[in-house]
Amino acid sequence: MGLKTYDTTLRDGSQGEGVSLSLDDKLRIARQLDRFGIDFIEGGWPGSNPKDEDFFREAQNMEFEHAEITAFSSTRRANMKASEDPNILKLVDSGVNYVTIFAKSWDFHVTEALEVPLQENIDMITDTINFLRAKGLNVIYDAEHFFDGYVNNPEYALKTLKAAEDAGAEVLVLCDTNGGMLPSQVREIMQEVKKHVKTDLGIHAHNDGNLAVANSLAAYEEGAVHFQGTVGGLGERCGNADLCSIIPSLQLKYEERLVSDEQLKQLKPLYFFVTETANLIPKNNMPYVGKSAFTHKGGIHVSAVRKNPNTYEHIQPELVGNERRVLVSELAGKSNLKYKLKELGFKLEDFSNEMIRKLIKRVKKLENQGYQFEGAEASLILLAFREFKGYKSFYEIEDFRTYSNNRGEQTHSEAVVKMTVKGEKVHIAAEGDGPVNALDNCFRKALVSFYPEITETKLIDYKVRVLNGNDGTAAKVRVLIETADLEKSWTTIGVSTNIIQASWDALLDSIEYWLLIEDGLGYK
Ligand SMILES: CC(=O)SCCNC(=O)CCNC(=O)[C@H](O)C(C)(C)COP(=O)(O)OP(=O)(O)OC[C@H]1O[C@@H](n2cnc3c(N)ncnc32)[C@H](O)[C@@H]1OP(=O)(O)O
Ligand SMILES: CC(=O)C(=O)O
Repeated sequence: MGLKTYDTTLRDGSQGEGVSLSLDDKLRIARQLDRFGIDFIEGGWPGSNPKDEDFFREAQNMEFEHAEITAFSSTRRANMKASEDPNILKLVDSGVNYVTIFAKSWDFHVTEALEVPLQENIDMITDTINFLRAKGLNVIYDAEHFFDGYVNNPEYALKTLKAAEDAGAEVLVLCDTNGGMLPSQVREIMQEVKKHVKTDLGIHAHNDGNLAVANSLAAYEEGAVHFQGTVGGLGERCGNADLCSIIPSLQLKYEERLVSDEQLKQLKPLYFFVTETANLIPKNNMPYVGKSAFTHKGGIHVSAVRKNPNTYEHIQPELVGNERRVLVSELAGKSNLKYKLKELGFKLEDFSNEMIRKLIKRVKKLENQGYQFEGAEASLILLAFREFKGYKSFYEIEDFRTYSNNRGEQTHSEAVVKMTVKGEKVHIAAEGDGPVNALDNCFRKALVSFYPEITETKLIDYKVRVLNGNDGTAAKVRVLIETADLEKSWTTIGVSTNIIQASWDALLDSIEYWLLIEDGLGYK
């Protein structure tokens, strides 16, 4: 057979701490995995809980374009017939063509965890697979703890594998269940195993030594053809091998064909879909699929990437649906800024090298004072405008005031802003839940008759970070405000020892940026 991908996000992924998928989540993830081109989707363990049973009932009514859904279970319980074990019967009832059985390969586990004689474990493997094969099911065999078992007692570990092979398992999946193997051990043990069994081999690696992907690729180099893992590496303890790394590595580096080029471009969206459906926060630094995977910050890197992206990128980001990004910070050189200005819609010819140098200097100075522009590009654009374009703001602020007044259990906040807009003096007051909300309301109230579309924008996130906590309530704070209209969102920054001032600066930038964009960055 060609190489096969096997996703266990819905089973082993759910064993990760903090992961709890609803039935609907599981069905939606299965749909996306199928579209992506995964060969086997392990839907769950029907004998474990009603949700997993429901999954298989619902999955029977779904049309999958490509994937086989598999149902998972242990071998039969000790000292009973497979035909009488409720777990095994639920597999038969699950309506799938493929089942995955895990069994003990490590003698220590047989005696300590199962607490049965070594031969009884062998019988459990044989009976279970024989029974399932007789029911017309294809069996994928997960040899739990195979590598540890082999290190401890190679004869016994191989005997369990032979039992599964003889009973008709389609593929023997060697599991690094405790996740502590090294690639060299995986290679050596695979080389020995190949001398004893003829059945196709697979790998299921856990990530406790941060080597699950490396171990899976080592297994590939030794002939494994079946790769188990999860999206984003979710799973028990430190997780499973990450299919979002295994698949592109096999496809782009070993030139194997696992999914189509178009499907591979859906890898990043798949990662985000699964992570967000699992109600987790996507990690920026995930290889291939993370937001930072092709993000360049150091000036040296950006300078080279502008000349040829291969200088600091191991693959083209587009191949996996990702994109190149450049950050501007205190580590930037003129290349970062040029890249960013162009990306943001500026005409580079408007900026001489001298202007760029001056702007970089200013960014570095401000970052030293606590600003962080990589997460606040809208404020960066305004900085560029203010420095160089003879920039005239859309309004002039004369002053603002805010106060909070406690009456019994309620604290009441109000703000007053005096400003000039389009030559007209405005003096407005507004209330709010707190002083920042009152200022936000007041500022918008002052602008709405001049720029009615401002009602399309709203503040969607407000973050405060204390920069020098040792100074207690006199500490400097960094406020980041995310604002959105119907189509996009943008982030602005304010830094001050006064939280109201920092918030006000970030608020002003948030609206001013929007007005500037509406005005075509001044190029209209
Ligand atoms: C390596 C892996 O990730 S394997 C998958 C692990 N995943 C899970 O455990 C999640 C789903 N599990 C469950 O819902 C429950 O544990 C169940 C329904 C399977 C079993 O629940 P319970 O009957 O209450 O047993 P419990 O979980 O306490 O213990 C597991 C039992 O399975 C037995 N067992 C463990 N591995 C195997 C095996 N490969 N074959 C047969 N029995 C096994 C254990 O010896 C233990 O038996 P005991 O009850 O006689 O001591
Ligand atoms: C089967 C499985 O999940 C493991 O051995 O880790």
